[in-house]
Amino acid sequence: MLDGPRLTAYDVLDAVSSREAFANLLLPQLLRERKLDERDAAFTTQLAYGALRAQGTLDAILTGLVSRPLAELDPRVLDLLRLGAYQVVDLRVPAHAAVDTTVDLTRAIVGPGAAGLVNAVLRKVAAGGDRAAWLAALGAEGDERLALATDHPRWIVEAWRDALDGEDELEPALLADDAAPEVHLVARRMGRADLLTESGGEPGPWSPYAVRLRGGDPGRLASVRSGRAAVQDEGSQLAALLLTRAPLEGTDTAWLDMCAGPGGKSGLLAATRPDGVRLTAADRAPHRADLVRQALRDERDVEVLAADGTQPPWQPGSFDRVLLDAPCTGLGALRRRPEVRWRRTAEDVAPLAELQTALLDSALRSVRVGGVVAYVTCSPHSAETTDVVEAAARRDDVEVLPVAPLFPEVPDMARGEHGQLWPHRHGTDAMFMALLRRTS
Ligand SMILES: C[S@@+](CC[C@H](N)C(=O)[O-])C[C@H]1O[C@@H](n2cnc3c(N)ncnc32)[C@H](O)[C@@H]1O
Repeated sequence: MLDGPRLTAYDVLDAVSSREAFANLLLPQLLRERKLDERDAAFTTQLAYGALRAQGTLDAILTGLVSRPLAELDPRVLDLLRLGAYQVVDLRVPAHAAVDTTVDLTRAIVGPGAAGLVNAVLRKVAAGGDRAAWLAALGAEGDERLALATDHPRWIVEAWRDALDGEDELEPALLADDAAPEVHLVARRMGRADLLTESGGEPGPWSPYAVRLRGGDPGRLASVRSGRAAVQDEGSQLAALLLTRAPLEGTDTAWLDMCAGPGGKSGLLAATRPDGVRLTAADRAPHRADLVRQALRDERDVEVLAADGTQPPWQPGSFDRVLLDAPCTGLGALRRRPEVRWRRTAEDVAPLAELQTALLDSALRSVRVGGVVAYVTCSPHSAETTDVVEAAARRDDVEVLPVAPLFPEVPDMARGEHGQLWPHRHGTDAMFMALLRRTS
């Protein structure tokens, strides 16, 4: 009998490395299919997400213990080694349990020869002690130590330092980004009080629609299944609310969500807009536009388009408010997508910044004179945030509006004139928000 949680966690690691699966989509599906009870599901989640997040540190440890470069190992063996090493180094599972179960898995999945190698290597990992002991043994210093201690690649450590403008909060911020996040729900077409009762969660501190859950499967809630509530980080809720709170003079009847897929922010905008506002939601990817249609299926006065925001089908100046939730590296939402930190590279940033610049230019053309554009990313990287907005603000028909005064209840969110949420300050993803008005 193979150990259910460990086998399922291995299947997630294998799918991530062999076919670029997304752990946050695959794992809930496997937990449901395999009918793991609540305790086993929690352990599986900890194993899979933890081993994926810790991959850089685990590989640094394993590199010194395997005679070949890790890239030359059978990828299945490498994932099994990571899974075993994570249990020993970070979870402090007793060595015999972590090693024996991983050896059994290896024998069943790969074969007896590989099981011998895994046994020998994991015994050496166990002999080296826990993470603190291993970090000391690896002798890393400076950013290398920070990267290994907080499970981030070095280029992301540097990007966060730059966005935080200094050293003081860097380690707490990266550690908060490495912790398992709570589940955040949004009460869209129901009162928050009812969602609190149904879910047993706590009210989110910032968004009036947010409920936070310590764990469990939100898919079990009837209100989530019916679409009256949804899973949505509280920071994303505030980003949608920014559009609704922006000061505006004159008509206010036409709103655009320019990059709307899969429809999280559109769902909240549709549910909270004043009477008489028509919401247009667009996404370049037709299948993402279909997800938006699904999210808005019970809303009236909405239009969903599969359209490229850089070459839009609508007339210039058509909208009073435009939300541009731009495609980005996602460096601010890493805690919810554990493998993404190792999949992204520094080379991804420049092409995205170019696309963001083109989309912001188009958003500013799409809004009427006097109208507002909310520019949002789930990344704090300066090249995707302040640089993009400051370049647009150099146009002589645009003014920047301050964001933080629109959220008096949220402390410490100003990043210059713009808004920036952080996991260690706000318990949210690291969302960036800026507000621009067309002046002529
Ligand atoms: C950050 S996601 C949006 C998330 C969404 N606002 C939500 O809250 O659910 C960015 C989206 O931009 C879309 N996208 C990328 N390039 C685009 C373009 N040129 N025009 C319109 N949408 C684009 C992607 O397909 C993706 O769905």
